[in-house]
This record gives sequence, C-alpha cells and structure tokens, in this order.
Amino acid sequence: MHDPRVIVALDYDNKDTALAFVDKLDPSLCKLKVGKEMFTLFGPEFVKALIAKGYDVFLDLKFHDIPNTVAKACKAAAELGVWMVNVHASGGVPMMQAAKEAIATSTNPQTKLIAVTVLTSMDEAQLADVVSGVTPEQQVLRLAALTEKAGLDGIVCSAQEASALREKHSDDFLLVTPGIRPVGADAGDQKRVMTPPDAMKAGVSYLVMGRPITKAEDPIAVLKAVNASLEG
Ligand SMILES: O=C(O)c1cc(=O)[nH]c(=O)n1[C@@H]1O[C@H](COP(=O)(O)O)[C@@H](O)[C@H]1O
Repeated sequence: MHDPRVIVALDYDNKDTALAFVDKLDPSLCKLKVGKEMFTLFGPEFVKALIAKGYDVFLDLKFHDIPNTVAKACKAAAELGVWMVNVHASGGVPMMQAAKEAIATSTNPQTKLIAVTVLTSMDEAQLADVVSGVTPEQQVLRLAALTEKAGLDGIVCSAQEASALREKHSDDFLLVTPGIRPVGADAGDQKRVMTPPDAMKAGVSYLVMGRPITKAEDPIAVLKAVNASLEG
C-alpha cells in the first residue's frame, strides 16, 4: 500500500477545528501527529478517534525521564494503537532500551519507537548554551549512534543532517524530520529548516509539517502540492 511521507502535526487547541481538517483528508494523503498540546487538552480518546478513522498516528510526547517511568509511558502509548512514539535520545541507552522492551511486551508490539536528537528549533549558539564544543550535526550523529545501539527504529532530526546520517545508517533506520518549510514559508521558531523535495533527496524517511499546512488558507491544497513535489 502507498505509504504517505508527510506527517501532519495537528497542533490545534480546538478539537472541532482539528477534526474538521481531518475530515477533509484521507489516510492515503498523510499520517497524523498528536503532540503535547492536543494530548493534554483532549487525551487518549482523541488519539483513538483518529486511529479509528484509519490514520497512522505518531504520538509525539517526547518522553524523557528515568527508564522505569519512560518504559511504562511508552507501553501505555503503544497500547493506544499508535503507529509511532518518541523519547529523547539524551535520556541515554538504558532508558531507550527499557522503552523498547516495554513496547515489545505491549499489546501493540509493532509500534515504532524513535528518539529525538537535537530539536530543530536549536541552532549552533543555542546548542552551545546546553553542551559546549559540538555542532548540531555532530551532536545529532552522536545521539543517532546511541539510538541505533539501543535498537530503536530511528530518530527525529533536521533534514540538514540527513545526508551525513545516511553515510552511517542504513535506509531502514528512520529519519523523521520536522523543520520542513516549502520555499517562501515562514520559518517561525524553527532554525534548521529544509524544503520538502530537498529533504527527500537528502534521505529523509518522513517529513513532519505543521504550520505551513495547518495555518494555510487551503491546507488540503498545500498538502497535495507538497505530495506532488515529492514525486518528481
Ligand atoms: O518530535 C517532533 O515532532 C519535533 C522535534 C523537533 O526537533 N522539532 C519539532 O518541530 N518537532 C515537532 O514538529 C512539529 C513542527 O511543526 P511546524 O514547525 O509547525 O511545522 C511540531 O509539532 C513540533 O513539536
């Protein structure tokens, strides 16, 4: 079956607005991401409603805590029936391994587990405030190696790091990239950005896009244009 490459970030504060948008889509056009805002407002029932409509749902709660806590949270997330969940790679290998093992013993063991490396909103200066002496690309490569060692399915990174990552990781290691901006779109708080076709050419697996689609006058038209731009 056709596997859509775009994951639309449903970052709405209103369930009806989100569902009105989703009702104009179909699961062949995109996957859907539910993040901290919508999950906090509308909870697991909202996630289950999207899954019931046939969508692959990425539950983006970016868990980062001690291994036992993250493992239990990941198991609970997998048991909602989501397609993918994520943790922060900087939580370390034991935390990531515990999360992977917990998903494997859940009722939905095929749930994909990926780890966030360096947030796409961070540039070199911001990263230097947190960890000195490394560029974003070096830090992403380091955390990607840890993630692979822990046996996860892939990482969240920016498309700017994708070609360097593909030199070290095979095509089945998922690179999921937010910070995707079509030419001329407002970057907002994103710092490490790339256009959809350039991201695909760099070796990305899935593109996460929020505001360039959800804030557009005609979101469906923008999504279809992005999909068409990936086919070339
Ligand atoms: O894990 C994520 O999805 C994520 C990681 C990251 O490094 N950067 C990032 O922007 N995201 C998410 O990706 C989405 C990007 O949305 P837009 O900037 O509106 O396209 C948001 O929902 C973020 O929470």
